[in-house]
Parts: sequence; structure tokens; C-alpha cells
Amino acid sequence: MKEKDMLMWDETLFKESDIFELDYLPDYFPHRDAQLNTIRFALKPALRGGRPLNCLLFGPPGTGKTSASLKIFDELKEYTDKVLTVKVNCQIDSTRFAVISRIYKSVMGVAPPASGVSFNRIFDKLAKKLIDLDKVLVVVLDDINYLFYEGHADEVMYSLLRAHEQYPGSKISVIAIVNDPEVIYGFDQRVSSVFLPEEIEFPRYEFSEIDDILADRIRRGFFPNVVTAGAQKMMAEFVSESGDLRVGVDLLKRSGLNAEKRASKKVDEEDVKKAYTASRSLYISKTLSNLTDHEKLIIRLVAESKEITAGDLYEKFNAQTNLGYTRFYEIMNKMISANVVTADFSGKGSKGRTRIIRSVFKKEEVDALLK
Ligand SMILES: Nc1ncnc2c1ncn2[C@@H]1O[C@H](COP(=O)(O)OP(=O)(O)OP(=O)(O)O)[C@@H](O)[C@H]1O
Repeated sequence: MKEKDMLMWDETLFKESDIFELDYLPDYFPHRDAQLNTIRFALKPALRGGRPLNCLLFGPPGTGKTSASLKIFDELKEYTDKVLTVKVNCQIDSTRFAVISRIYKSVMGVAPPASGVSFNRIFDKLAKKLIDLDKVLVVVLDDINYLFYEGHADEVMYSLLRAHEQYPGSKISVIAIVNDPEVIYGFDQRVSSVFLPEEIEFPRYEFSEIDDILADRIRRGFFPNVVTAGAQKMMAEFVSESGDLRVGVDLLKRSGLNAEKRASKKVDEEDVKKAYTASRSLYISKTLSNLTDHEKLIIRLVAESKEITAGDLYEKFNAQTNLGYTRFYEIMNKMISANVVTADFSGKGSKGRTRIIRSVFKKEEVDALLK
């Protein structure tokens, strides 16, 4: 490298490094207009002090579900002071007590006592406060599937969505966020009869959309002409494999840091390649953490062999679980559509219709993350 291409020790390639933080809410949020409009429509009653419709935002990791709801919250706050909004990350707050404490803290400004008070007492104070303030509460339950693992989903949803029956005048609605929309079939009847959400799909981003979003982040976050065209294209290609923009944002940051590490004034393809494994593991760990135990077993069995026929896979699966072919078939379809495994026809078998199953992730990646 020529000396003029080298970064001085006090120089940086990053014009604004916040732009590459995963919780950064970008001004430019394209390719999600239809989804944003549906959420706006659902929350509109709140502008007149009414209870909004509930929403279910679903789609693969990193497709903008959380960001979309936070963008709408920001908009709401500009129009009205009648609405209070809270986002709960259910992966962190995964019990009904933790969820309600998070909401309580946001509404009351102080945390409830950590012990010695029941859920009902806290909920009672919260609901009465909302009525006193005459405010509508919209709660985002992000990654709501985590509430199912310890059996807290029904109680949380029941308390929030039927609050008005016990506390007339209270107005609470829920935006549930999840990768797999089937989650709503897991609610019991008392909840599903009142949840009835607007279902809003967030599909995987396509190459051109990813390229557009990354180009905007590059313009805002790096000094001009730092990221080479080749590096940008490679990032967009890598991100297209999963459609997860979280990988893209992380890749930008890591590639920039790699370039700085070698004191280069340019981020090039080598920097991107080096960053890719770590960035991709964000996507893999998020995807795997959302699988059920049976799905995890399948992914292990598939990753163990380079490829396996659907018939052989079923036999192994059945030997360990005793589950029948119908359930196996349902799980496989779900995993194929979630882009966790692929299934191609082999041209072999009696009618050339044997399906060959392959894992999208490498065995080491699965082993490391499913330990
Ligand atoms: N349309 C978009 N424009 C700009 N940035 C986006 C867009 N969609 C997603 N992002 C960025 O991608 C990252 C992931 O987005 P977000 O967390 O909203 O996805 P998600 O669908 O909620 O993911 P998960 O299901 O894994 O929680 C964020 O850093 C966000 O800023």
C-alpha cells in the first residue's frame, strides 16, 4: 500500500458510527410502505382516544419488523400525546412478571418493587394509572414466541387485551412480533377470541432493496468514496443469501473496522470477506434460537450428513421422536420456507422424485450455536 493510501493513527473512515449500531433507527426506511401504512391504519383510533386494533408483524429475521413499529411510535408521538408506547423484548423479559414490570416502569417512570408484590397488584396500579391519565397504551411484544416457552404468553396477552373488562375505560392494544406466524395458533381460546390481529407480513428483502438500503447507510456513515463499488456489491450479495439486514448493518461496521485495522483508506472486498463469518452468525443464531426442539433435531440430522434423502431423514427423526410422517412433513415444509434447509428433487427414485435435503448452515455453525 502506498503511503498516501494509509490511514493516520488519528484518522477514521467512519463519519458517523452510530449509523452502524443495530438499535439505530434510520430516517430512510424504504421498501416497507405497505406495512407501515397498515400499522398506521391499525393505530389510527388512538388519535381520537380509542383503542387501536392489534397487529401481528411476522417475517424472517432482519426484515424491519421492530424498526417499523418504532418508526410508527415516533410518528404517533408527533401527532398526539394521548398515546403511551412501550416496547418489550420478550427474549429478555420472558415471564409475565418481567413483561408487566417493563410496562409499569415505562408508564409510571419507576420500576415496581422487585419482590413481595404480585402480578395482579402491579397490573391493578398500571391499569388505574392509564385510566387516570386518560391515555391509550400500545405495547410491542417483540419476539413474543419467548413467552410461550415457559407458558407465560396467554396470561400476558389475556391481562393486556381483556383489561377493559376489569378496568372499564382502560385502552390497551398489542403489536406482537414474531418470525413464524403460526405462533397465534398457540394461544388459548380466551386470548385468540380477543387478539384478532391485523396480520402484516414482512417478506425477505431482495437484492436491489438490500443494495439500496446499504448504499444509504454507506453515504451517511462513511466518509465519501471509502467503500469500493466491489465491496458494496459483495455485501449486498452476502446479505441476499439470508435477506437479513441485520447482517448488512453489522457487515458494514466490521468491514470498516477491518479496513481501519490495516490502516487502509478504502473498505474493499477482502475486508468484507473477513467480516462475513462473524456477521452471518448473527443471522444463524437468531434463526436457530427461534426453532422448536423438533425443528432443531431435524437441522442437526441434516447438518450431520452433507445431504440426506427425505425418506432417510424421516426414519432417523421417527426413531428419536416417534412422530409420524404428517408431522414430519409439516415441519419440513416450514423449514424449507424459513430457508433453513433446501429440498431438491434428485432425479433418482422410482419416479425421479426423491427429495434431497441439505442444510443451509454448515455443521460447525449448527454445532456451535445449538450447543
Ligand atoms: N427498510 C429498511 N430500511 C433501512 N434499514 C432497515 C430496513 N429494514 C431493516 N433495517 C435495518 O435492519 C436491522 C434489523 O431490522 P429489525 O430489527 O427492525 O428487523 P426485525 O424484522 O425486527 O428482526 P428480528 O425478527 O430478527 O427481530 C436494523 O438495524 C434496521 O435498522
